[in-house]
Amino acid sequence: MAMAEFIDRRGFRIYHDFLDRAAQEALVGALRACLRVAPLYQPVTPRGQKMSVRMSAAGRFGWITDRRGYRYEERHPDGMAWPPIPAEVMAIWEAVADCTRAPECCLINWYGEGARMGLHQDKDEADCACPVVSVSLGDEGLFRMGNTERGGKTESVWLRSGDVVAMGGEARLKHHGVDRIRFGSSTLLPQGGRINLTLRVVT
Ligand SMILES: O=C(O)CCC(=O)C(=O)O
Ligand SMILES: [Fe+2]
Repeated sequence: MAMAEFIDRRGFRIYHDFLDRAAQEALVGALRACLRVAPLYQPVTPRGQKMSVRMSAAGRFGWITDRRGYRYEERHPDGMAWPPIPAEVMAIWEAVADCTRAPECCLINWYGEGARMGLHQDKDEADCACPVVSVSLGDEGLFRMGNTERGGKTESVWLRSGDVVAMGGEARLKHHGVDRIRFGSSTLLPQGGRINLTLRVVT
C-alpha cells in the first residue's frame, strides 16, 4: 500500500492514490467473488424511488433500503447471508481508520452511466466514534462534501480509482454525495462504471 498521506477537507481525510493498480485489480477480484454470493440489486427508497446505484454488501450487516425504510440487515434482500469482508478491504481499514473496532459492514455501491448519490448523512449506525471509510474503484466520481447541518457551502473533489476517504471526527456526520461520474474514464472495470466501498461499524 502507498504511504498514508492525506488532504484534509472539513475533516474528510482524502488519500489520493492509496491503492496502486495491482492492489486495485486484486480488490476487484475479491469483490467479484463477493458479488457472486450476494449479487448487486437495485434499491428502492422508502418513498418508492429506485436509486440509480446498484448495491450489495459484505460483512455481518448490509445497509439496505426498501419501502419499509433504511436499515442494516444480516441478509441480502434475496435471503442469503452477506459474504465476509475481503482481507484486502480489512487492511485498508486498519491503515486509515484509527479505531479499535472492526468494520461490520462493507457496503458495495456500483455506479453505472448516469448514476449519482444525493447529499446525505450516514447516521444509521449506533456508534459514530469510528469513521466511515470509503474506497473508490473504476471511473472518477465527483464527491461533494457539506456540513453536519443541512445546507450551507459545499466543496467537491474528483475521486479517482484507488482513492480512499476517511469520514471521521468532525466529518463523521457531515453531508456528502456523488453528483456524477465520468463514465469510461478508467480502464479498471471492463464494463466501465464506478465501485465505491464504504466500511462501517454498525452496532
Ligand atoms: O460513492 C461514494 O463515494 C460515497 C458513497 C456514500 O456516501 C455511501 O454509500 O453512503
Ligand atoms: Fe454516505
